[in-house]
Amino acid sequence: MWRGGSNTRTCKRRFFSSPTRSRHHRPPYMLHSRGSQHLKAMAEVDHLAAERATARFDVEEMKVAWAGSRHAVHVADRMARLVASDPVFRKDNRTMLSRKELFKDTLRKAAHAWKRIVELRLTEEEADLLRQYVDQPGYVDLHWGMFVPAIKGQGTEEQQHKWLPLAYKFQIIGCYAQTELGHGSNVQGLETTATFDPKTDEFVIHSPTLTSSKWWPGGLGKASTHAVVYARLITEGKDYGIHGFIVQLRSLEDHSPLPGVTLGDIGGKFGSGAYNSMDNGVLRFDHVRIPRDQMLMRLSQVTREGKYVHSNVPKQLLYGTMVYVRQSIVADASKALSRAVCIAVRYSAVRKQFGSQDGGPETQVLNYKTQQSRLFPLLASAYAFRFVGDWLNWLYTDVTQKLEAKDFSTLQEAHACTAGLKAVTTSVTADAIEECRKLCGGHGYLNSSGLPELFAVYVPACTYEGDNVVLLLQLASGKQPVGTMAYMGKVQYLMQCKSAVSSAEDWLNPDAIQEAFEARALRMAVNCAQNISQAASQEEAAGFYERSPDLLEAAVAHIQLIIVTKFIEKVHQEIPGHGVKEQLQALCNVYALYILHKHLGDFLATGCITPRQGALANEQLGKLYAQVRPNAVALVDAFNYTDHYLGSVLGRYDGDVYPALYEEAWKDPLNETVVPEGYHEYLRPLIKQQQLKLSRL
Ligand SMILES: CCCCCCCCCCCCCCCCCCCCCCC/C=C/C(=O)SCCNC(=O)CCNC(=O)[C@H](O)C(C)(C)COP(=O)(O)OP(=O)(O)OC[C@H]1O[C@@H](n2cnc3c(N)ncnc32)[C@H](O)[C@@H]1OP(=O)(O)O
Ligand SMILES: Cc1cc2nc3c(=O)[nH]c(=O)nc-3n(C[C@H](O)[C@H](O)[C@H](O)COP(=O)(O)OP(=O)(O)OC[C@H]3O[C@@H](n4cnc5c(N)ncnc54)[C@H](O)[C@@H]3O)c2cc1C
Repeated sequence: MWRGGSNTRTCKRRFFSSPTRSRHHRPPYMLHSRGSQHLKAMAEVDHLAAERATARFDVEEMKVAWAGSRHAVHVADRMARLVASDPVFRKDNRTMLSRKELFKDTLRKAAHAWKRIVELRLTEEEADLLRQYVDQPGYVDLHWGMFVPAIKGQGTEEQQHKWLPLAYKFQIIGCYAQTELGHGSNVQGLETTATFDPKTDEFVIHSPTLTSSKWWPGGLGKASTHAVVYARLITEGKDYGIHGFIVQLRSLEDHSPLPGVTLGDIGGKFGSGAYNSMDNGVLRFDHVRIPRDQMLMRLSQVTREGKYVHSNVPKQLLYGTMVYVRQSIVADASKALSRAVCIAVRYSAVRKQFGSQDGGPETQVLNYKTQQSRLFPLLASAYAFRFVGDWLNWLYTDVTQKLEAKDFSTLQEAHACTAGLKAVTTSVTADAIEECRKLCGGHGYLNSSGLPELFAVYVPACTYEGDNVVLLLQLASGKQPVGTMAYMGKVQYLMQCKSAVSSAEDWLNPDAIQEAFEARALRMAVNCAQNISQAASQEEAAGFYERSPDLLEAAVAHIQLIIVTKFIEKVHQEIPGHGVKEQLQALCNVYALYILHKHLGDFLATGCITPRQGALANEQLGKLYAQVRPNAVALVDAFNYTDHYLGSVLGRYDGDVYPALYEEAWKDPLNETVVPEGYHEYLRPLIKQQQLKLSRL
């Protein structure tokens, strides 16, 4: 019932039918969209071969651990190759396109992708992977990611029967129109109204103020024909709060806005290329009428007479689509982070600076301990987010099944985990992409490094689907010691326990890590609770407000505990492949001890560990970095990304960075002419004027 969308990892539904399937068996380095001569040259060199030779584990098996199964590796491989080998999906020129060109390019790619999906009879799992590898935000994401799930989760069976087949075949295109100019985070504060008119059996959708204009919905600006619109339901003179309605916006004949509908794009966004491929839109309604049965009526209904009837379910199920997308955003965080880390690791292995005063070889920057201490925690975080994402997907599927059976007991836990993990993983990933850019020095600032666009396209994830601060504050409510909160049941022990760590190696014991993280999270939560009750002499809300910065930190500590716990659990499982488990163990320790080192203040202030134990953790971290170093390139190879998907001259599989950087520069439109446009208007007159002045002296 709450479910927004299906679990795409297991779904085998096919889109239409077709006779053929494509087969590609080329290795990743053959997948550049360049001429065959270049491909030949590239196949002959592998500047990272020495790095790959030092790996102490089976990379192919690590690919399986990363992807989740052998099947997942094969499907991902096939879809990545399909996209990389198709010229329509070219993206190396994206940052040079104007907004209009970029938008048209997005429409073209989406239409072509759909054509291929139908021709090749791709399953939903394959289609979603294809969408990811096309790697260009567009209306399709909101259509499949929010419009369809909203109807599935909030529509009655009858409504699903009517609308989903149209949406599945793209006979209509939908978006998710919730946020308004004046309100985004505060959903209950939305102003758009849906007033029931019993005379005509219709709802009248209206935007009463400027601030009630829908603002931001992706796909709304130019592409969508329909929207799920969230509006205040008013019937029999009473306001029943926010509900969802399916509203047609544009003609299915000529795409013109329907009467009473004003809509357009909200304008250019941060960065070149990036999220500018998306038509985030503005929408106003002037008393637009829709039939009563276009209210999504699974959770509550309005009868023909105008009576409001609420089913006996929690009203928060209205937010189910957001929960669905939040959990998919957690899975995406590991993808974005691993892309950035892959680029930075490979380039750091290629790039050399200093180290030789006599003309001998310089030092690979990856060998600098500072580079390692900045980069390896990010590598470990990519793996950590991947595994916690898998767990969250399981939790989401589980709660969805329970909801179908009218068991709402895990709803709050699922909301808290998705909200918290979405907030922490996206914040860390956005910062990490920027850190990877710096780790690549000056070349990281070039668009051809792929990092500026990756950052620009990723950073709104900290805001959309719930501002990260607002979401973290959601964790402060509902502290029953169940599920991931179960450790709170050990309050007496965790409030007074002392870490037994007495050597750096002791920090390799997962129990020592687990206990320190549990004690820190619990003590921070208890401190907050005490401070709130002290601050709130009159009412709890005042104390909550007063101590909200501390609550935020306590929420982060709780989420970091979940991530560490899920990583430890993963490593405890049977993991096949030579050396794979050992590498994951090392990365798990890197992740945990890095967090401990970074938040040492929390651990010390709450008395969970002593300053000496903190120093030992840092000592162990240094040893772990040395252990990761020879495996670093192979650990990013295990992400199995094609050069097309990475979109970075610095992150190339073959490490042949310099010719590619050089070649790329010449493609810039500024280099189309030797003498730039504007020379005769501005430069020449200026130079001549100065020359004249000088000659007069
Ligand atoms: C290219 C070719 C392609 C071809 C075709 C391919 C075919 C593909 C096929 C595959 C398909 C798969 C596709 C998947 C794609 C996915 C892609 C996604 C892309 C993502 C793009 C993102 C776009 C962005 C969208 C948006 O941003 S939408 C708007 C989001 N808005 C928000 O998030 C608003 C945030 N605010 C809130 O959520 C709420 O207001 C609030 C939670 C902050 C507060 O709510 P409220 O005021 O109502 O409540 P309280 O704080 O008082 O809480 C009351 C109690 O309710 C609990 N609560 C709150 N929320 C929830 C919840 N969600 N669930 C359960 N419980 C909840 C609180 O905890 C309180 O509980 P208590 O009373 O016990 O304390
Ligand atoms: C790229 C992009 C795509 C989007 N796509 C869609 C879409 O498809 N459909 C849709 O409906 N919406 C969409 N949105 C809107 C998005 O969901 C909202 O922007 C988001 O929920 C944040 O809300 P806001 O803009 O109102 O921020 P605000 O709430 O105004 O945030 C401003 C600041 O106030 C702080 N703040 C707010 N409330 C509190 C509080 N209670 N306590 C402490 N601090 C607080 C925030 O932390 C932030 O620092 C999109 C947004 C972006 C950027």
